[in-house]
Amino acid sequence: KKPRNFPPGPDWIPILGSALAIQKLRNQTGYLYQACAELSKQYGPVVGLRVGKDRQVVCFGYPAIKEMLSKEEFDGRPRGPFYETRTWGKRQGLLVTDEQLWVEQRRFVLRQLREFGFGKRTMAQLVEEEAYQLVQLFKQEVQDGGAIIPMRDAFSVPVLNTLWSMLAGIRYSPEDKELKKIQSLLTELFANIDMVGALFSQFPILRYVAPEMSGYKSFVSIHQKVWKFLRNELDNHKETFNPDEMRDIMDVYLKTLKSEDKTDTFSESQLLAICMDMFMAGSETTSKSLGFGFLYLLLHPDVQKKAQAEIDRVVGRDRLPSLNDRPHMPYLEAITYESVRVFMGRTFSIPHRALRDTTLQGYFIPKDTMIIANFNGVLMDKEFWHDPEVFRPERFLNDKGAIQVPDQYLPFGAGKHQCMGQTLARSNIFLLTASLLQNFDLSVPPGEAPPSTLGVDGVTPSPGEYNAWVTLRA
Ligand code: HEM
Repeated sequence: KKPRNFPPGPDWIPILGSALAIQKLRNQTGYLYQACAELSKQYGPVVGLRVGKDRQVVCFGYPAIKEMLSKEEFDGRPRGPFYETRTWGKRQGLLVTDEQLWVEQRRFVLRQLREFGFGKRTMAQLVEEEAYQLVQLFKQEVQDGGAIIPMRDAFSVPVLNTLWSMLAGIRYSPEDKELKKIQSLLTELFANIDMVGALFSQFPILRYVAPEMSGYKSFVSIHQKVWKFLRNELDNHKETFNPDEMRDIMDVYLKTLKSEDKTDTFSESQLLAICMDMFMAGSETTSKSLGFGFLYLLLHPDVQKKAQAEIDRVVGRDRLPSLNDRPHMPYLEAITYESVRVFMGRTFSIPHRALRDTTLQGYFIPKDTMIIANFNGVLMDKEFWHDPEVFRPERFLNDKGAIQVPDQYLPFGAGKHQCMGQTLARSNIFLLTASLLQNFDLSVPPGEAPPSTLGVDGVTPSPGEYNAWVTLRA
């Protein structure tokens, strides 16, 4: 039964709750985020749903999303078989944990990310190295005057490399066998996972009566493979560990594990869960922002031209752009913001959970309700952005041409669960975009239709596959 004063929404039918109503809208609109946007048009900025055992509230629009992200009562993360099976029956990692374990582990990892630097490698140098390698790769392709390059997945290797370098000191060349292995594992993982849950989490009995149909079997098997991959690297690190020479975050964590004053939340399995969560949170979000960003750049040669003029003015052509150039390159910075906006404007947040009975926008939210932000409601809001479907970096520049980011720009969340990888993500997007545009012109390949901006449905939709005709800049 719906609790009194619970946010309005479609009827809850026995067992299924509102699942059929959502599915119907998803089929009609083609996208889950649009199905939920439709519900918000009908019922208002907070919509109350039930999907199997889960009571869910979806927020739409700035006031509701801001309240959800900033109110401490909503700092929980969902519980249930889905969130535990991924880390062997215990809630571990960073993405879907809360309370003591999350506070301590988040603090540890944030400090490592902030102070990152092992040997001579700082985070900026890692990203700059990846940008250099990507430019070299493109140069090889276009050496005969130009080449058609598939763009959607062009960024996954450099992005993965920055993450894995920081965590475990490993970077791959694009042909590497290990890289192919981890890439296919991650693709499988993303295809199978949807942080809002899965059929078997909303209807737990399906784990036993329909393990294949409910996705449970493949969920377990893919996690076993990811776990094995990470465990191998952990074993390598343990064998070659030297307490006087920290190589990466894994080493620092191992050192902490050996120290007397560590707390109970530190463990080897927690370290593996952190690695898995960083991959999950960091790789597809960054690559898809770049994928959407370049798709729009193909469609907007004028934006490319303006960016290239800024690069020529600030950096010239004799060296690659670096992160030190960023303060002098507001237009490129604005492209970075816009790329993340057009991607995240099609997605949901990682779900939160009400830690106790509370209210949201005046409605009653019982303890343990799952709360989800539909970022479409803030990042694609017509009233606020006026032309949200248009790729227009100028919206992040004031009349003096300096960066100005409005409060409604919330693609990294806000509050205590705010994204931990924002700096890395923005550095990657900025530098990979600037380095490619410095060296190449990209356009829709002759004879091909312009790529669609609609994207492929999913909890984090991706652009469809598309090609660019890439030539060296004159
Ligand atoms: C364009 C790229 C990215 C976007 C748009 C993005 C967005 C987000 C959002 C919306 C959240 C959820 C906030 C909430 O639940 O309230 C989040 C959390 C998180 N992100 Fe990112 N992210 C990106 C890249 C990264 C990268 C590169 C990393 C890793 C280095 C990362 C690590 C995390 C982690 C660990 C969390 C969980 C934080 C917590 O619950 O305390 N993200 N991110």
